[in-house]
Amino acid sequence: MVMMVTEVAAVNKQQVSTASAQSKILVDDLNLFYGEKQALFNVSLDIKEKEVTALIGPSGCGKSTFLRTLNRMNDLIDGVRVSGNITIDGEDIYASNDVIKLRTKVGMVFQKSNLFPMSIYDNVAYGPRMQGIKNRKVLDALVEESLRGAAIWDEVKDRLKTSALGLSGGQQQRICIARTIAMKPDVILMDEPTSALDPISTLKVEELITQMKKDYTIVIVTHNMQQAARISDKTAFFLNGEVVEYDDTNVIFSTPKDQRTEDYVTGRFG
Ligand SMILES: Nc1ncnc2c1ncn2[C@@H]1O[C@H](COP(=O)(O)OP(=O)(O)OP(=O)(O)O)[C@@H](O)[C@H]1O
Repeated sequence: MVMMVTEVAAVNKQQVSTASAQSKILVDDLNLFYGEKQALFNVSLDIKEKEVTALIGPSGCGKSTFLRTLNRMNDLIDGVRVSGNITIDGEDIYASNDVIKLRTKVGMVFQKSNLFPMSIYDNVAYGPRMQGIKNRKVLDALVEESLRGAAIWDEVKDRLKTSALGLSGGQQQRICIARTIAMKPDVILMDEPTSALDPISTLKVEELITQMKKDYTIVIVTHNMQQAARISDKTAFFLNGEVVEYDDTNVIFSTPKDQRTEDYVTGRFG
């Protein structure tokens, strides 16, 4: 397994962007508390524009909690307190109360497809309609563009009016990605988007993520080490709510600086 991860990381080296990549999200000394319990400790990360950043680490180490701070999804949980600073494109995301605007700019794809029991078309058009877009031609074009962007147009173009829930799990997950794209975000957060998928669907979603980074900044939580090595440019290793190491993915998987990172990526714990 170690060999495989290292080999894939070596291939991925070609994809690693240069050091000149622009910062998109700057996280500075972030702490998060669920009531009395602290879940994130002094997290600082510089997430680059139009790269894929993977968050890895054992169960319960704070990956999803961290991901949710980036579009303030934790605000929905009672008793959550956050300190520190997160800026996206230089704007402090906790300074404004316009979370709708933030969540339009920072879309999210979840572990399990959460499509509505409505047609494929209506699922993708849902967000734009909520934003007031009513013109049929505009919506048609947006739905097609989003489905193409999620690499599923050819599979569904003849059944747009049928229920999205009739699709396979992998197709549903790509419709979820289309629905996110339809909101024209800059950043897409993905929380274990392939963990419920079979290997072929997983590969399709991975290929899609690799294509999508030319247009979007992507932050993905994954338990799948090969996946992180295959698709990400940067990897952050979380442990007990802290970032132990953050670097180019090939460094994390081939020459990590911290022993704990090495133990984790070589499967010695977690
Ligand atoms: N709503 C919540 N209320 C209280 N504690 C929570 C809540 N959500 C998460 N936690 C705690 O915060 C810590 C981090 O959890 P989180 O889900 O972020 O970890 P994770 O690394 O994403 O785990 P996994 O890989 O299993 O999804 C855990 O100790 C968890 O029990």
